[in-house]
Amino acid sequence: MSMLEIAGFGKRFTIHHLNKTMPAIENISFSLEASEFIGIVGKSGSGKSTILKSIYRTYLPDTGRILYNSEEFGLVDLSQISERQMLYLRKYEIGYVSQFLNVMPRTTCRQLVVNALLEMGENEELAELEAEKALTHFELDPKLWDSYPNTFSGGEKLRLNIAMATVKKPRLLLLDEPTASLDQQSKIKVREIIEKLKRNGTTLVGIFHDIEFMEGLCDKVYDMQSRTLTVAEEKVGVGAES
Ligand SMILES: Nc1ncnc2c1ncn2[C@@H]1O[C@H](COP(=O)(O)OP(=O)(O)OP(=O)(O)O)[C@@H](O)[C@H]1O
Repeated sequence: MSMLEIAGFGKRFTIHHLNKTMPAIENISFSLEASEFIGIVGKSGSGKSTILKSIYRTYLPDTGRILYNSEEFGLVDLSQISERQMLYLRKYEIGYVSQFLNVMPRTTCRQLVVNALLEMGENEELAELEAEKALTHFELDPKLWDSYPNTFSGGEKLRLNIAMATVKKPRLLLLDEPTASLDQQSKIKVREIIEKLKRNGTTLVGIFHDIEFMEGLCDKVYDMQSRTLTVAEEKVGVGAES
């Protein structure tokens, strides 16, 4: 059974002030197995983030299914499950990293990572230890650990965002351009963590502008333009009638 299967996915948006409904994407189908990494590529506005946000249920699809093989609930359609179930999955199974940091105000960088672990039932002592390990790995200066991240640079916010999501070792991790404002050294750190998560069984869906970054990391690449899925070097047609 696949870990994630998207079948006939489509999403429309209503622009209220124009009184218009416009299709953003249609007919997206792909699937991935446990511990696989799929990269989604396509031009700006082709709907890559919309797919990720719909898997995380920030958006609800208008057509199609988003089947996820949950540890807790078995096979579920993420667009159909209850809000309570979705909250559970976000807490324990599905992580989301974007270029933007959206966190509790007046909470220090260290506490945010600790909280992510406490939320999962980790004990305080271990959570502190793991948080420091993660902040060190992503080279966040210890001087920043007890500061509020609202004054952090773009790259620092991003590294904190990645630390908060990856420290939970989610079963499914959604990465929406998480390396966008990072320097080469920090990108290598992200790559290392992705490789480690993959080895430990995490399934990943990622969007990266930097195609080089994805090389050798992705097991599959889904191309929004051609609606094709590339597996290693071999192309297989999936939902090709776009
Ligand atoms: N909340 C929204 N309301 C209205 N339109 C939206 C909304 N979210 C996305 N769209 C539209 O849907 C289309 C796909 O957007 P999306 O952000 O998924 O593209 P993308 O491929 O991730 O782009 P980029 O590479 O520039 O980030 C765009 O035309 C966008 O304007």
